[in-house]
Amino acid sequence: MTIDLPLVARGKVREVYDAGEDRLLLVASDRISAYDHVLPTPIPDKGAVLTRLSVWWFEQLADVLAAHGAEHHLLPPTHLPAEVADRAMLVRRLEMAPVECVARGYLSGSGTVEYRRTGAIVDVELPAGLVEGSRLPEPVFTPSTKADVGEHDEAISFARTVELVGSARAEQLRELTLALYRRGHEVAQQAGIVLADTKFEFGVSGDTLVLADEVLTPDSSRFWPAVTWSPGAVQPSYDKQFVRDWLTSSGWDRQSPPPELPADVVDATRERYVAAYEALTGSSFG
Ligand SMILES: Nc1ncnc(-c2cnn(Cc3cccc(F)c3)c2)c1Cl
Repeated sequence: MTIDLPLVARGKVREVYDAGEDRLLLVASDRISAYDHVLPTPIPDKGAVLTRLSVWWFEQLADVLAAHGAEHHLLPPTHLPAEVADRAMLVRRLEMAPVECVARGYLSGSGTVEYRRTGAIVDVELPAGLVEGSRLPEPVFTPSTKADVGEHDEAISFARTVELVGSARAEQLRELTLALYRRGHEVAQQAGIVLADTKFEFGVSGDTLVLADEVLTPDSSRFWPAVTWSPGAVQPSYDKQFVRDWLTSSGWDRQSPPPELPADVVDATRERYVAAYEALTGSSFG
Protein backbone atom coordinates (compact mmCIF):
# COMPACT_ATOMS: atom_id res chain seq x y z
CA MET A 1 0.00 0.00 0.00
CA THR A 2 1.74 3.15 -1.11
CA ILE A 3 -0.66 6.05 -0.75
CA ASP A 4 1.68 9.03 -0.75
CA LEU A 5 -0.52 11.16 1.48
CA PRO A 6 0.16 11.83 5.18
CA LEU A 7 -1.50 9.22 7.43
CA VAL A 8 -3.91 10.92 9.89
CA ALA A 9 -5.33 7.90 11.71
CA ARG A 10 -5.25 4.12 11.56
CA GLY A 11 -8.08 1.98 12.89
CA LYS A 12 -8.29 -1.82 13.05
CA VAL A 13 -9.63 -2.10 9.51
CA ARG A 14 -9.46 1.46 8.12
CA GLU A 15 -7.07 4.37 7.59
CA VAL A 16 -7.52 8.12 7.21
CA TYR A 17 -5.14 10.16 5.06
CA ASP A 18 -4.75 13.92 4.64
CA ALA A 19 -5.82 14.71 1.08
CA GLY A 20 -5.01 18.42 1.41
CA GLU A 21 -7.28 21.44 1.04
CA ASP A 22 -9.29 20.47 4.16
CA ARG A 23 -10.13 17.04 2.72
CA LEU A 24 -9.48 13.55 4.05
CA LEU A 25 -9.31 10.16 2.35
CA LEU A 26 -11.08 7.40 4.31
CA VAL A 27 -9.74 4.04 3.14
CA ALA A 28 -11.50 0.80 4.10
CA SER A 29 -9.24 -2.28 4.04
CA ASP A 30 -10.24 -5.90 3.42
CA ARG A 31 -9.26 -6.71 6.98
CA ILE A 32 -11.86 -8.21 9.30
CA SER A 33 -11.94 -8.05 13.06
CA ALA A 34 -13.47 -10.71 15.34
CA TYR A 35 -13.38 -11.13 19.12
CA ASP A 36 -11.37 -7.84 19.28
CA HIS A 37 -8.61 -9.24 17.10
CA VAL A 38 -7.75 -8.24 13.53
CA LEU A 39 -7.49 -11.51 11.62
CA PRO A 40 -4.48 -12.25 9.39
CA THR A 41 -6.65 -13.31 6.42
CA PRO A 42 -8.28 -10.54 4.35
CA ILE A 43 -11.81 -10.83 3.00
CA PRO A 44 -11.57 -9.87 -0.69
CA ASP A 45 -13.81 -6.87 -1.60
CA LYS A 46 -14.88 -6.22 2.02
CA GLY A 47 -13.43 -2.68 1.86
CA ALA A 48 -15.09 -1.97 -1.48
CA VAL A 49 -18.49 -3.35 -0.41
CA LEU A 50 -18.55 -1.37 2.84
CA THR A 51 -17.40 1.80 1.09
CA ARG A 52 -20.09 1.43 -1.59
CA LEU A 53 -22.64 0.82 1.18
CA SER A 54 -21.69 4.00 3.09
CA VAL A 55 -21.85 6.05 -0.12
CA TRP A 56 -25.31 4.60 -0.84
CA TRP A 57 -26.55 5.39 2.70
CA PHE A 58 -25.33 9.01 2.49
CA GLU A 59 -27.66 9.39 -0.49
CA GLN A 60 -30.54 7.51 1.22
CA LEU A 61 -30.27 9.66 4.35
CA ALA A 62 -30.01 13.06 2.63
CA ASP A 63 -33.66 13.92 3.37
CA VAL A 64 -33.37 13.00 7.06
CA LEU A 65 -30.22 15.10 7.34
CA ALA A 66 -31.85 18.07 5.57
CA ALA A 67 -34.91 17.83 7.86
CA HIS A 68 -32.55 18.33 10.80
CA GLY A 69 -30.51 21.13 9.20
CA ALA A 70 -27.56 18.80 8.87
CA GLU A 71 -25.30 17.67 6.00
CA HIS A 72 -22.88 14.82 5.32
CA HIS A 73 -19.13 14.94 4.69
CA LEU A 74 -18.90 13.05 1.38
CA LEU A 75 -17.25 14.84 -1.54
CA PRO A 76 -17.32 13.84 -5.23
CA PRO A 77 -14.79 11.02 -5.73
CA THR A 78 -12.24 12.99 -7.79
CA HIS A 79 -8.61 11.97 -8.14
CA LEU A 80 -8.83 8.97 -5.80
CA PRO A 81 -5.51 7.07 -5.78
CA ALA A 82 -5.96 4.21 -8.25
CA GLU A 83 -4.96 1.40 -5.87
CA VAL A 84 -7.74 2.28 -3.37
CA ALA A 85 -10.31 4.01 -5.63
CA ASP A 86 -12.99 1.36 -5.07
CA ARG A 87 -12.64 1.38 -1.27
CA ALA A 88 -12.00 5.04 -0.45
CA MET A 89 -14.17 8.07 0.28
CA LEU A 90 -12.98 11.65 -0.20
CA VAL A 91 -14.55 13.70 2.60
CA ARG A 92 -14.56 17.19 4.05
CA ARG A 93 -12.20 17.56 7.02
CA LEU A 94 -14.41 18.48 10.01
CA GLU A 95 -14.01 19.39 13.65
CA MET A 96 -15.24 16.07 15.06
CA ALA A 97 -17.65 15.97 18.01
CA PRO A 98 -16.00 14.20 20.99
CA VAL A 99 -18.94 11.79 21.27
CA GLU A 100 -19.72 8.50 19.52
CA CYS A 101 -23.45 8.64 18.76
CA VAL A 102 -24.87 5.16 19.30
CA ALA A 103 -28.51 4.28 18.63
CA ARG A 104 -29.87 0.97 19.92
CA GLY A 105 -33.15 -0.56 18.79
CA TYR A 106 -32.38 -3.92 20.45
CA LEU A 107 -30.65 -5.05 23.61
CA SER A 108 -27.25 -6.53 22.86
CA GLY A 109 -23.57 -6.69 23.79
CA SER A 110 -22.44 -4.09 26.33
CA GLY A 111 -26.05 -2.87 26.50
CA THR A 112 -27.20 -6.19 27.91
CA VAL A 113 -24.37 -6.27 30.46
CA GLU A 114 -25.30 -2.76 31.67
CA TYR A 115 -29.03 -3.61 31.72
CA ARG A 116 -28.48 -6.81 33.75
CA ARG A 117 -26.50 -4.77 36.30
CA THR A 118 -28.75 -1.71 36.60
CA GLY A 119 -32.00 -2.19 34.66
CA ALA A 120 -30.80 0.66 32.46
CA ILE A 121 -28.12 1.63 29.97
CA VAL A 122 -26.24 4.37 31.85
CA ASP A 123 -29.05 6.95 32.37
CA VAL A 124 -31.58 5.39 29.99
CA GLU A 125 -34.18 3.43 32.00
CA LEU A 126 -35.50 0.28 30.30
CA PRO A 127 -38.55 -1.90 31.11
CA ALA A 128 -38.06 -5.08 33.15
CA GLY A 129 -37.89 -8.52 31.58
CA LEU A 130 -35.71 -7.74 28.56
CA VAL A 131 -33.19 -10.34 27.38
CA GLU A 132 -30.26 -10.45 24.91
CA GLY A 133 -31.72 -9.64 21.51
CA SER A 134 -34.96 -8.09 22.82
CA ARG A 135 -36.36 -5.25 20.71
CA LEU A 136 -36.56 -2.08 22.81
CA PRO A 137 -39.92 -0.30 23.11
CA GLU A 138 -38.29 2.72 21.40
CA PRO A 139 -34.76 3.14 20.01
CA VAL A 140 -32.44 4.72 22.59
CA PHE A 141 -29.51 7.13 22.27
CA THR A 142 -26.54 5.75 24.24
CA PRO A 143 -23.53 7.96 23.50
CA SER A 144 -19.98 7.04 24.36
CA THR A 145 -16.62 8.72 24.45
CA LYS A 146 -13.93 7.54 22.11
CA ALA A 147 -11.54 5.23 23.82
CA ASP A 148 -7.81 5.12 23.14
CA VAL A 149 -6.68 2.69 20.47
CA GLY A 150 -7.35 -0.88 21.58
CA GLU A 151 -9.78 0.11 24.34
CA HIS A 152 -13.59 -0.09 24.23
CA ASP A 153 -15.60 3.14 24.04
CA GLU A 154 -17.01 4.20 27.40
CA ALA A 155 -20.79 4.75 27.62
CA ILE A 156 -21.67 8.20 28.97
CA SER A 157 -24.90 9.82 30.17
CA PHE A 158 -26.85 12.45 28.26
CA ALA A 159 -25.88 14.93 31.02
CA ARG A 160 -22.21 14.20 30.31
CA THR A 161 -22.87 14.67 26.60
CA VAL A 162 -24.34 18.11 27.41
CA GLU A 163 -21.16 18.95 29.35
CA LEU A 164 -19.10 17.97 26.32
CA VAL A 165 -21.04 19.66 23.49
CA GLY A 166 -23.66 21.92 25.11
CA SER A 167 -27.38 21.22 25.50
CA ALA A 168 -28.63 22.40 22.09
CA ARG A 169 -26.02 20.33 20.24
CA ALA A 170 -26.60 17.32 22.53
CA GLU A 171 -30.34 17.46 21.83
CA GLN A 172 -29.66 17.74 18.09
CA LEU A 173 -27.23 14.78 18.18
CA ARG A 174 -29.79 12.63 20.01
CA GLU A 175 -32.67 13.58 17.70
CA LEU A 176 -30.68 13.15 14.50
CA THR A 177 -29.01 9.91 15.65
CA LEU A 178 -32.41 8.36 16.41
CA ALA A 179 -33.98 9.65 13.17
CA LEU A 180 -31.11 8.23 11.09
CA TYR A 181 -31.31 4.92 12.97
CA ARG A 182 -35.08 4.70 12.41
CA ARG A 183 -34.64 5.21 8.68
CA GLY A 184 -31.80 2.68 8.58
CA HIS A 185 -33.83 0.13 10.56
CA GLU A 186 -36.79 0.57 8.21
CA VAL A 187 -34.73 0.10 5.05
CA ALA A 188 -32.80 -2.84 6.55
CA GLN A 189 -36.03 -4.59 7.61
CA GLN A 190 -37.19 -4.56 3.95
CA ALA A 191 -33.91 -6.27 3.09
CA GLY A 192 -34.33 -9.03 5.70
CA ILE A 193 -31.75 -7.47 8.00
CA VAL A 194 -32.30 -6.41 11.62
CA LEU A 195 -30.29 -3.24 12.25
CA ALA A 196 -29.88 -3.86 15.99
CA ASP A 197 -27.73 -0.83 16.71
CA THR A 198 -25.34 1.56 15.01
CA LYS A 199 -22.65 4.14 15.75
CA PHE A 200 -22.57 7.50 13.97
CA GLU A 201 -19.81 10.06 14.15
CA PHE A 202 -20.57 13.71 13.54
CA GLY A 203 -18.44 16.77 12.95
CA VAL A 204 -19.26 20.42 12.60
CA SER A 205 -18.62 22.78 9.72
CA GLY A 206 -19.19 26.32 10.98
CA ASP A 207 -22.39 25.87 12.98
CA THR A 208 -23.71 23.03 10.81
CA LEU A 209 -23.77 19.45 12.05
CA VAL A 210 -22.25 17.04 9.52
CA LEU A 211 -22.67 13.24 9.41
CA ALA A 212 -19.15 11.83 9.03
CA ASP A 213 -17.15 8.59 9.05
CA GLU A 214 -18.72 5.37 7.67
CA VAL A 215 -22.47 4.97 7.94
CA LEU A 216 -24.71 1.97 8.68
CA THR A 217 -22.17 -0.66 7.66
CA PRO A 218 -21.79 -4.09 9.30
CA ASP A 219 -18.58 -2.70 10.87
CA SER A 220 -20.31 0.31 12.48
CA SER A 221 -23.54 -1.54 13.27
CA ARG A 222 -24.92 -4.89 14.36
CA PHE A 223 -26.56 -6.57 11.37
CA TRP A 224 -28.62 -9.68 12.22
CA PRO A 225 -30.47 -11.88 9.69
CA ALA A 226 -34.18 -11.14 10.31
CA VAL A 227 -35.18 -14.80 9.74
CA THR A 228 -33.17 -16.04 12.72
CA TRP A 229 -34.01 -13.17 15.11
CA SER A 230 -35.11 -14.75 18.40
CA PRO A 231 -34.62 -12.89 21.70
CA GLY A 232 -33.04 -14.89 24.54
CA ALA A 233 -29.60 -15.63 23.12
CA VAL A 234 -26.72 -13.92 21.33
CA GLN A 235 -28.02 -13.36 17.80
CA PRO A 236 -26.03 -14.66 14.83
CA SER A 237 -24.17 -11.90 13.00
CA TYR A 238 -25.25 -11.37 9.39
CA ASP A 239 -21.65 -11.02 8.21
CA LYS A 240 -19.28 -12.34 10.88
CA GLN A 241 -20.95 -15.55 12.07
CA PHE A 242 -19.00 -17.95 9.80
CA VAL A 243 -15.74 -16.38 11.06
CA ARG A 244 -16.80 -16.49 14.73
CA ASP A 245 -17.97 -20.11 14.52
CA TRP A 246 -14.84 -21.27 12.71
CA LEU A 247 -12.55 -19.48 15.21
CA THR A 248 -14.45 -21.05 18.12
CA SER A 249 -14.37 -24.55 16.56
CA SER A 250 -10.68 -24.21 15.69
CA GLY A 251 -9.81 -24.25 19.39
CA TRP A 252 -8.04 -20.88 19.06
CA ASP A 253 -6.94 -19.49 22.43
CA ARG A 254 -7.99 -15.84 22.36
CA GLN A 255 -4.88 -14.73 24.24
CA SER A 256 -2.75 -15.77 21.26
CA PRO A 257 -2.67 -14.33 17.72
CA PRO A 258 -5.64 -15.57 15.66
CA PRO A 259 -5.12 -18.30 13.00
CA GLU A 260 -5.49 -17.87 9.23
CA LEU A 261 -9.05 -18.49 7.96
CA PRO A 262 -9.70 -21.40 5.57
CA ALA A 263 -10.67 -20.41 2.01
CA ASP A 264 -14.28 -21.62 2.37
CA VAL A 265 -14.84 -19.34 5.39
CA VAL A 266 -13.28 -16.42 3.49
CA ASP A 267 -15.50 -17.06 0.46
CA ALA A 268 -18.67 -17.49 2.54
CA THR A 269 -17.88 -14.27 4.43
CA ARG A 270 -17.23 -12.32 1.25
CA GLU A 271 -20.62 -13.57 0.01
CA ARG A 272 -22.31 -12.22 3.19
CA TYR A 273 -20.96 -8.71 2.58
CA VAL A 274 -22.03 -8.81 -1.06
CA ALA A 275 -25.45 -10.22 -0.07
CA ALA A 276 -25.99 -7.43 2.49
CA TYR A 277 -25.06 -4.79 -0.07
CA GLU A 278 -27.33 -6.26 -2.77
CA ALA A 279 -30.27 -6.80 -0.40
CA LEU A 280 -30.07 -3.24 0.97
CA THR A 281 -29.39 -1.33 -2.24
CA GLY A 282 -31.24 -3.56 -4.73
CA SER A 283 -28.17 -3.25 -6.98
CA SER A 284 -25.67 -5.95 -7.88
CA PHE A 285 -22.22 -5.40 -6.42
CA GLY A 286 -20.74 -6.38 -9.80
N1 LIG B 1 -14.76 14.05 7.94
C1 LIG B 1 -13.83 13.91 8.96
N2 LIG B 1 -13.19 15.00 9.43
C2 LIG B 1 -12.27 14.87 10.41
N3 LIG B 1 -11.94 13.69 10.95
C3 LIG B 1 -12.56 12.57 10.53
C4 LIG B 1 -12.15 11.30 11.18
C5 LIG B 1 -10.92 11.07 11.76
N4 LIG B 1 -10.90 9.80 12.25
N5 LIG B 1 -12.11 9.28 12.04
C6 LIG B 1 -12.44 7.89 12.47
C7 LIG B 1 -11.62 6.98 11.60
C8 LIG B 1 -12.07 6.69 10.35
C9 LIG B 1 -11.31 5.83 9.55
C10 LIG B 1 -10.14 5.27 10.00
C11 LIG B 1 -9.70 5.60 11.26
F1 LIG B 1 -8.55 5.10 11.66
C12 LIG B 1 -10.43 6.47 12.08
C13 LIG B 1 -12.90 10.14 11.37
C14 LIG B 1 -13.53 12.64 9.51
CL1 LIG B 1 -14.34 11.23 8.91
